[in-house]
Parts: sequence; structure tokens; C-alpha cells
Amino acid sequence: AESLDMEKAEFTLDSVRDSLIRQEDTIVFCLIERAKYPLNSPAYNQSYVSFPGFSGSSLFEYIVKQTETLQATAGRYENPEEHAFFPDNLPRSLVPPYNYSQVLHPAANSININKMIWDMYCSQLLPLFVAEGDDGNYASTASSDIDCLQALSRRIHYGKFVAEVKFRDAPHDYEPAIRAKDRDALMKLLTFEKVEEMVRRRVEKKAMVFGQEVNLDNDNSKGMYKVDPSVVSRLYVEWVMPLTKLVQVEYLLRRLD
Ligand SMILES: O=C(O)C(=O)C[C@]1(C(=O)O)C=C[C@@H](O)C=C1
Repeated sequence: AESLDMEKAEFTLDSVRDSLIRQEDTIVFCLIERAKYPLNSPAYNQSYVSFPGFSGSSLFEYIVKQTETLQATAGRYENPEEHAFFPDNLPRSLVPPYNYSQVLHPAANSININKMIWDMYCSQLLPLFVAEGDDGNYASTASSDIDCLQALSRRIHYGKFVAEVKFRDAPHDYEPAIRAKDRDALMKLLTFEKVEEMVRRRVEKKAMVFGQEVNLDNDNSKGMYKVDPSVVSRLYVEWVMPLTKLVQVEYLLRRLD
């Protein structure tokens, strides 16, 4: 019971937001690492290669599926913060169960918007922050892509925890909108425009600080950044925050089931 209380004490809107802030660092660093390589389009092309048992998969999809299979056996998806991109037919975890704190409503398990995250990343985001070209580093590129996708997915699905804490803080505000299945009302209740503006400005600054050229003479990167800071702020404004809010709405709609 004591440890339960401790978990409860740490589960506040501030603690949840602290996690989102730390995850910004991860996302910016992952983008910087991916930007080391050019687009390398053959990695995403379904006709470039064919692996036995993976018909119709690109090299990238093949690596993601194989990675998820391996990580599922190692217990990655037992953590309620993790979501697979190809959750169907994943093998069971082979590691002893860890007692993750169960703060979410069980309906949380049915929410996985990784398909949207995948499409957004591959077709819209990638071309915005990597150079055109092909240097043949397809497998390394795919590893960097997985890191980006997993970091984005974790952040966006963290909306489940944000929504849970908001619901617990003000159940009477949320219940009528949940019962009425009123998405717009829920969206209004969970939106804090001032916070979003701070997030936008902070991730832009992180892209400048983390992505600057560091040298001993004159530590001024002269406006040259490894990933364009305005692209990072756009990523957050157009995709990361709206999708995090979508997850919150989806979660709240099921919160009284
Ligand atoms: O911090 C919150 O309250 C959140 O819900 C997270 C978040 C975000 O995605 O960063 C989303 C919605 C709010 O309008 C503000 C920020």
C-alpha cells in the first residue's frame, strides 16, 4: 500500500508535464541523429528488396517488424507507455513481469494511433528535415527512423496519462462531455493554449542548443543547426500536440466504460 501511495503522490499534472519536457530532449536528439543521413529513399521503397516471409515490405518496414518482434519477447510492450507499430501477431514477452503502476483505465489498451504517426513521419516530416540524396546507409538510416518513431509514439500516447490526471483532478467537469460523447467539449476542456505556446518555443530553443556546432574557438554556430529549429516547432504545432490531444480525447471518451 505504501508504494501505491508513493505512485499516487508522483502522478500529478506537473509530474506528467515533466515527463513530456524530458521527452522533448529525446525527440530533438533523435531527429538530429536521423538528419546525419540523407533521405535514402530506397529504404522505404517496397520494390527495392524482398525478404523471405515479408512480402510487400520495404527494408524499413522489415527492420521495424523484426525489431518489434525482438523487443516484444524482451518485454518492451508490457509497459503501458509503449505501443508497437505492428502490434498484430507479436510474440509474448519472455521476461519475468515487472509491476508497472496501473494508473490508466483498462480501455487505454485499445488506443494505438501509430498508423497515423507512421504516415505523418514518412510522408510529411522526413522530407522536411533530411537532405535529399542517397548514401547507401539504409540499415543505419532505418535504425535512426525507428528511434524517432518510437520517441514520437511514446510522447503522443503519453496523452493517456495526461488525460487520466486531468480527469482525476476534475471528474465533474469531464463526465458530462464524456457521456454526451462531445469531442469538441472535451478538446476545449483539455486544451491550455499558454502551455502549448511554451512547448512550441521551448522545443525550438532545444533544437538551437542541441543542434549547434560546438567548437573551441568561437562557440557560435552562425545560425547553422543540425535540424532546422523552425521544423521542430512546426512538428510540435502541426502534429505532436494535436495527436497528443487526439489521444487524450480518445482516452476520455472511454474513461467511463
Ligand atoms: O500539458 C498539457 O496539459 C497537455 O495536455 C499536453 C499538451 C501537449 O501536447 O504538449 C497538449 C494539450 C494542451 O493544450 C497543452 C499541452
